Amino acid sequence: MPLVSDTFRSIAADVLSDNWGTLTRHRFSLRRRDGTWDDQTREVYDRGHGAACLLHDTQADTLLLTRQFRLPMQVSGQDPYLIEVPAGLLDGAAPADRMRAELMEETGYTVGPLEHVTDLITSPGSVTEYLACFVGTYRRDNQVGAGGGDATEGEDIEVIHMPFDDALAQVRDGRIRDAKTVVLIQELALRRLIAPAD
Ligand SMILES: Nc1nc2c(ncn2[C@@H]2O[C@H](COP(=O)(O)OP(=O)(O)O[C@H]3O[C@H](CO)[C@@H](O)[C@H](O)[C@@H]3O)[C@@H](O)[C@H]2O)c(=O)[nH]1
Ligand SMILES: [Mg+2]
Repeated sequence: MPLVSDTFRSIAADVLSDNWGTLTRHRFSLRRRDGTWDDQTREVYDRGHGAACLLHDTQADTLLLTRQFRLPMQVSGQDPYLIEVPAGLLDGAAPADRMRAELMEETGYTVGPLEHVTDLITSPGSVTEYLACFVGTYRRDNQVGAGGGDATEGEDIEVIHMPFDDALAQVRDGRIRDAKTVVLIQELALRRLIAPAD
């Protein structure tokens, strides 16, 4: 997007940290709906975009999920072991290609066609990221790799085959609350409402 528009004028952009991602403090002027201009300061974190995918074993009616440690949860006093759909950073790759590689790395499963659901904006108040979200199917006995993530990068990812009904119950009672995971499980539930399973 341009740094100048009818409603936005950039004044300054100061990089506060440029290590893994880039944290920048922006000063800018924003035109309010009443036509007046308002100077503001906001910090923006850019670590690129990502892809996430919910795989469903339609025979066993299970979902392929992961559980892993998330530091931001730990340091903010929340349960750090999150149940999530497999997901990864794009690192400039095409989302579907990156998703296939990430599935193999994190779960050891290959996947057929992936259906794109949405590009989910995860935290627009401070983070630039969008997540390309997909759904697809898998068969539990089709695991071809070990999964578990990249141990050299510190990953230690548990693979879970969770019955669909359990997953939906865990979304409802808050045991599953990772945003991309909630959205994709609810997407599957909505599809069942529209076209109930046999
Ligand atoms: N050295 C270093 N490594 C990091 C840092 N932050 C993350 N990493 C490493 O970078 C890798 C990221 O793993 P991915 O599987 O590619 O990404 P992800 O963390 O699972 O992120 C996915 O889920 C996020 C949470 O919903 C999404 O935000 C993201 O877009 C993506 O879909 C991991 O090995 C992690 O340890 C850091 O600050 N420093
Ligand atoms: Mg990941």
